[in-house]
Amino acid sequence: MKSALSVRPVSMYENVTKDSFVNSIYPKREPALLRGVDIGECTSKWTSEYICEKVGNVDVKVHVSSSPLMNFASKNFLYKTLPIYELVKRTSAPTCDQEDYFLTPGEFYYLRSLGFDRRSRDIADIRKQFPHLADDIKIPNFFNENSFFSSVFRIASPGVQLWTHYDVMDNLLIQVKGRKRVALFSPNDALNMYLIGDKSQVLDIDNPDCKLYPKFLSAQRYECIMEAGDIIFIPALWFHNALALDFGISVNVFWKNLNNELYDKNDPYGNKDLIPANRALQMVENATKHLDTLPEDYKNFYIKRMIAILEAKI
Ligand SMILES: O=C(O)CCC(=O)C(=O)O
Ligand SMILES: [Fe+2]
Repeated sequence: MKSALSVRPVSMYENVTKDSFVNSIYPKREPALLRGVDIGECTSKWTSEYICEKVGNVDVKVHVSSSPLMNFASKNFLYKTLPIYELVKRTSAPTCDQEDYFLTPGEFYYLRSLGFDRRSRDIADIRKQFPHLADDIKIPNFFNENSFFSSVFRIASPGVQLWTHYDVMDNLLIQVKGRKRVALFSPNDALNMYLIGDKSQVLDIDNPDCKLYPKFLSAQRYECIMEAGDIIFIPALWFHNALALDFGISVNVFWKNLNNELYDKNDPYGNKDLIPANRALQMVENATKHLDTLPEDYKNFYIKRMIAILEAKI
């Protein structure tokens, strides 16, 4: 029986070449753990000291929270700016007697790099924002260069868990330092995820509130532990939840796997729904607004009729 208790391992592949990725792995449109791909010298070079020497003075905006389980709904985190040397110091050797902190000693940090200029919708690209590190990492040439969208530098305190969400582009997440547990759910389980936009309200996926989120228990969970040097392929729309088991450094690369015109031009993160999908979702929102003018029982009846129309389409 399908239940949250049965966890399926993410398929693991070794000796992956461009050819085997493109022809055998990619067409399945399932997550895949790729072990042993040459990602360059970063796995040995990127020590805390080296990172600080190369980019230590670069200021970055980070999530800071007193809880490792960051909560997008209650916003139990702040955005703070730190130079990378300070972030690396606080994340690589966290202590409870930490002297400098924003919220509490032992607080948790998460960096998801951005482009430098937010106003011009500058997109994260490690070659631009971290040129002194970019040469150390080889992004596998598993996709067409022209479809490249962004490359994102990520640093996490041990224990930090990023909420379950989907992105709209295909993704190779490269774990350079530290281990990470990645849990995933198929887009087919979208009705079991209790979504608000692109994020699942089920924050604690290991101890979900079964009263609030009963259907989450029927979602099929996939999982793998990424070791340093591993890559996971996360197809667009697959839900993912990342738990840093150690101080972690990763880089992920998003690319547009569909026609360029379908993507929202104002999307620096790669998580805005495709233009036709966004239109359709907005129409549903508007449709329910029309029903607000009717008595509750009529409204419920017509929502059910709308569900029936939609259900007949899948
Ligand atoms: O590794 C993480 O912390 C999250 C990664 C992620 O969400 C992504 O690569 O899209
Ligand atoms: Fe993501």
